[in-house]
Amino acid sequence: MSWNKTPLLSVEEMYLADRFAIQGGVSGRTLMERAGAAVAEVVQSCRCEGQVLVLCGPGNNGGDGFVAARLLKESGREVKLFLSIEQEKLSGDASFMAERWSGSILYSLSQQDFNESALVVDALFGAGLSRPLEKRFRDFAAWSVGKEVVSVDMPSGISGDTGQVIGAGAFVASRTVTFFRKKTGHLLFPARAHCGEMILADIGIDKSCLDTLEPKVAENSPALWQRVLPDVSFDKHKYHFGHAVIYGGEMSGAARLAALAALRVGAGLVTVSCPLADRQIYALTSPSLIVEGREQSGALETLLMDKRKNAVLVGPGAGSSGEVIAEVRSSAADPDRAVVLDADALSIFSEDPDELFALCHSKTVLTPHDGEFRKLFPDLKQSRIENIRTAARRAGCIVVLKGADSLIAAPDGRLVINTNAPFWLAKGGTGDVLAGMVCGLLAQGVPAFEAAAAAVWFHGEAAKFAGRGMLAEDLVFAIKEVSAGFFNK
Ligand SMILES: NC(=O)C1=CN([C@@H]2O[C@H](COP(=O)(O)OP(=O)(O)OC[C@H]3O[C@@H](n4cnc5c(N)ncnc54)[C@H](OP(=O)(O)O)[C@@H]3O)[C@@H](O)[C@H]2O)[C@@H](O)CC1
Ligand SMILES: Nc1ncnc2c1ncn2[C@@H]1O[C@H](COP(=O)(O)OP(=O)(O)O)[C@@H](O)[C@H]1O
Ligand SMILES: [K+]
Repeated sequence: MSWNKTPLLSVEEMYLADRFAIQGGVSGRTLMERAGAAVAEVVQSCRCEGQVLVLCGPGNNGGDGFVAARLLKESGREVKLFLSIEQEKLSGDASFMAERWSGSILYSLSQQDFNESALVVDALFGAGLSRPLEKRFRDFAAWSVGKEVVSVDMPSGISGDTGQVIGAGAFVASRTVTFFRKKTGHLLFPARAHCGEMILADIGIDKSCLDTLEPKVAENSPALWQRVLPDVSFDKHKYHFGHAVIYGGEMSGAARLAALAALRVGAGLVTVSCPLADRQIYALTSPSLIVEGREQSGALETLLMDKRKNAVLVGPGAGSSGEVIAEVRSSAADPDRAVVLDADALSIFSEDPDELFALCHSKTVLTPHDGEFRKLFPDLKQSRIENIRTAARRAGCIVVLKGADSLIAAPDGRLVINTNAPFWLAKGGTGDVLAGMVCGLLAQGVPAFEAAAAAVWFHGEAAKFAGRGMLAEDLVFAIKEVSAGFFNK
């Protein structure tokens, strides 16, 4: 059984799915007819009256546009159609669909044409676009701003694999209709902001092709990891839920948030190691925390001699003293113990990232934001999704690249895109909470990839529950509400 319950397709996988369907007896024309019909249906549901301007490109995306135009015209809509190349140059199914269009074809447009239309159908290029949009298409995109725009497959100008705008401009859709399964780019920013409402249309491609394709990228969802989350029961005591250790350093707030988050997400016990002088502030944070004051470095090594302490977090508020490197080494020494490295515990290796990677193992999770990521992987200059794939392979462990579309990658190529994080998570301390949550799930024995994906998902849900204006500590409390709802279902 595949791990991937919520697959997202690469552009290449989409073409292969298309081919499987055709080999299975559904013709390309039938697929195109259904795709265009789905687009026409979405246009009709827009409840905006007036002329529809359909922009058709040179490939199959344009073919879908011709189908939609025909069906809209047949149902009584006024339709104006633009084609980007001469009709004789069209080929395959797109050429066939163009033949069936009975209206006239325009080969150039002015801003006036856009002003006169109530709705624009963007069928210029699909997810497989590989070159920047030409100037005339960028003008079309600019003239469509503020209008109802229905994009076919992907707003033209955007890569379906990376979600990036290729070149200097792209359409901004109010709705995007895609077929069979979403492509990875649909869920990545900035594409996600260009897509508007996403509509997934069934065009008759059998899902059995996914067994052959085995897509490596998934949308984050409980379906990916809920079966490995432990639940409470009569025969489990606190040690069954693990003992997390949080390293507290120069800034106590970060480690305190992380420690509370580890407890809230279900760790049986949480111990904080902190400078002796800070003992009281940790102890007063919560009577549930076990606080161990330390007088000198090397304290983690002693603390971790207890094998039951099975997960450790170093980084939030750790500071940049040499002591932190030593504590990371102690934390990573036993490959049976899970380790989360965040913030300072990552930055401190920026001079020699290979030293860090040599310490990483299958139970290690690194949680950088973009800035920390750049320090560890300065040579990776592609899109975030391409970069994190390489990063996880190089580090040999799970990497979480945080952001509005956080990515979770494993060295074997599995990759999860998170989609539930509200923008108000952009606030100091929320990353510390996340690191604590990952550590708390690891303490409960959840495998590293699933622990990272589940933590990121609960983090997003908690932020939605806490609402705009929340502080990082509100996020910690919201974990309780979200867990209660999740496990009571
Ligand atoms: N199951 C499915 O997947 C189904 C998919 N369907 C539809 O098919 C669409 C994918 O079709 P597609 O491969 O033909 O891609 P599309 O983007 O239409 O055209 C690319 C062509 O444009 C040309 N070209 C010119 N300028 C370019 C530029 N700047 N950047 C890139 N290319 C440029 C380029 O030719 P080149 O000059 O490179 O030789 C190339 O020939 C998909 O989005 C969906 O709408 C449905 O019909 C039903 C089933
Ligand atoms: N615009 C955004 N939309 C949604 N989530 C965001 C956004 N910006 C940041 N986040 C999330 O907020 C958290 C910030 O973490 P981080 O940068 O480490 O902050 P800190 O170190 O202050 O805790 C991460 O989980 C990240 O995914
Ligand atoms: K398009």
